[in-house]
Amino acid sequence: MWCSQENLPSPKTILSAAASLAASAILFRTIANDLIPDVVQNSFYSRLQKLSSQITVVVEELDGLTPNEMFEAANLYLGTLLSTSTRRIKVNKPEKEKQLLVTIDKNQGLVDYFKGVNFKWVLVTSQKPASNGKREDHSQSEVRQLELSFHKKHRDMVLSSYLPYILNKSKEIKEERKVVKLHTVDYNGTDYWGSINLDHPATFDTMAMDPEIKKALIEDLDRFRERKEYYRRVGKAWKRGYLLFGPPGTGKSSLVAAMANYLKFDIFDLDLKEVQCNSDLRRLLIGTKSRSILVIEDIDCSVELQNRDAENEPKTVEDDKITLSGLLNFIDGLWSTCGEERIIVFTTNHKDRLDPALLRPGRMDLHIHLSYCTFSGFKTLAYNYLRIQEHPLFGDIEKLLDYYKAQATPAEVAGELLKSDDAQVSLQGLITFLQSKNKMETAWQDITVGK
Ligand SMILES: Nc1ncnc2c1ncn2[C@@H]1O[C@H](COP(=O)(O)OP(=O)(O)OP(=O)(O)O)[C@@H](O)[C@H]1O
Ligand SMILES: [Mg+2]
Repeated sequence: MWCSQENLPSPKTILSAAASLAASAILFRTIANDLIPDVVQNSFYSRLQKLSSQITVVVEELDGLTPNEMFEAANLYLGTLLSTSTRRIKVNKPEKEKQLLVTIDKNQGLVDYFKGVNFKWVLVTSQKPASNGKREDHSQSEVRQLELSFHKKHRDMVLSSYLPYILNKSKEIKEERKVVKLHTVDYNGTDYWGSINLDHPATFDTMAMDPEIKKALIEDLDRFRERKEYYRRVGKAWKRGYLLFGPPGTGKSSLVAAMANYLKFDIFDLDLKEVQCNSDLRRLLIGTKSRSILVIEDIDCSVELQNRDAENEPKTVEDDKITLSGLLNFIDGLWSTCGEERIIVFTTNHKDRLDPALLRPGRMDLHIHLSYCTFSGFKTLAYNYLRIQEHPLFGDIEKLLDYYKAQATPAEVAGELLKSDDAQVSLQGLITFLQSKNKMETAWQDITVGK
C-alpha cells in the first residue's frame, strides 16, 4: 500500500505513527530499566555508542571496469595476516606461478594492528545485477569489496598513512613473489615474444668472478635502481647498458641470469639472427616491458652487423635491413621513451671484433671482463658444488690457477667438480685437468718459441 502513489500516507498519519513509535521507545526503555540488570544495559549502550563512533571505508574490487589497485593491494596484504584464528581462507595457484596465493574468503573478518590501532577488515561479496535480465559474463557475476572499520578519530591516519602503507607493502610482497621470466622471440605470439619461467639458479653468490668486479656491478645495479628521480631530473632515459666479454664458458650468460634474479627483472633474449628487418626489430623492442633486461648475445657473430658502417654501405642495400647503427639508434631513441628501468646487455667472445660504434664511450655504461678461473673463483665453485671452504689440495690448485695461470674456464672447473661428491676425488681430478691444460699451454709456447 505504501508503495502505490495514490495511497501515500498523509503527513499527519506519518507524524502520528512517529509519535506512537517514540512512545513505544519510551515504554521499551522503561520496561528495560525495570527488567534488565544495569550491567547488561550498560554494555548494550556502550556497544551502541561504540558502533556509532566506528566508520567504514569501502574498497571495491573494480572502479567501473578497471581493477582497483587499492583492493588488489589490500587483498594481497591481508593474505599475509592470516592466523590460526582465521576460519576461512582462499587458496589459488595461478598458472606459471610457483607459490600458492592465499587470501581471506568472503565474509571472513580479520583484525590488523597498525601504530597501536585496531583495524577490522572483512571481505564482502554481492551479486552483480544482470543487465536486461541476462548476464553475459558469468565469471563477473559477483562483486567483491573489502570493508575496513575503525574508530572515526583515526580517519586521517587511515588515509594518510595506513592505506599508503598497505600499497607499499603489497609492492614489496609482489616483488618478493615475482617469478622472473625469460622471453624469447616467437613470431606466432601476439606480441612476437613467448615466455617461460627463468629457472636459472645463478645468483651473485654462485658466480665465480673477480670479487672487485662483482662488488662494483652490484653497486652499479643498486644505484641504477634507486635513481629514478635522478634520471628524470637530468632528462636521461632510465636505462643502463652493459657489455660482457670473455671466452666461452666464463659465465656471461650466467651473469645475465644472476642480474635478473637479483633485480627480479624479466629477461628478453633477442637473437638478432632471427630478426629479418628493422620493422620486426622495432615491433620486438616495443614489445619488451619496463623493469627488464634486454640481452643480445654474441653480438660479434651476427654477420649482418659485423663492422657495418651505415655511411659506407652501398645505396642498393635494402632500407629495411637491420644494421648495428639502426639498432643502437632505435635503442637510444624510441625504446628509451616507451618504458622505464631498462637494462641492455650485449655479450661477446671477441671484444676486438666489435663495431667501434658499440664501444664508443657512453654507449655501454660498463664493460665487464669475464675471464679464466682464478683461485678466488674456484673457491666459490668449490663451495657451490662440494660445500667445502678448505681442503689440503687447495694449495696445489691455487698454484696452478694463480701462479701457473692454467687457462681453465669456470665452466671447465665446474665440470671437474661435478664428477664426484667426494671432494678428494674431484679435486684430484681437477688438479690432473689443470696440469694437462698447463702442459698443453707450455708445449704450445715451446713450439711457437722454437719456430
Ligand atoms: N663465472 C662462473 N661462475 C659460476 N659458474 C659458471 C661461471 N662460468 C661458467 N659457469 C658454469 O658454466 C656453465 C656455462 O657458462 P655460461 O653459459 O654462463 O658461459 P658463457 O660465458 O655464456 O659461454 P658462451 O660464450 O659459450 O655463451 C654455466 O651454466 C655455469 O654452470
Ligand atoms: Mg653464453
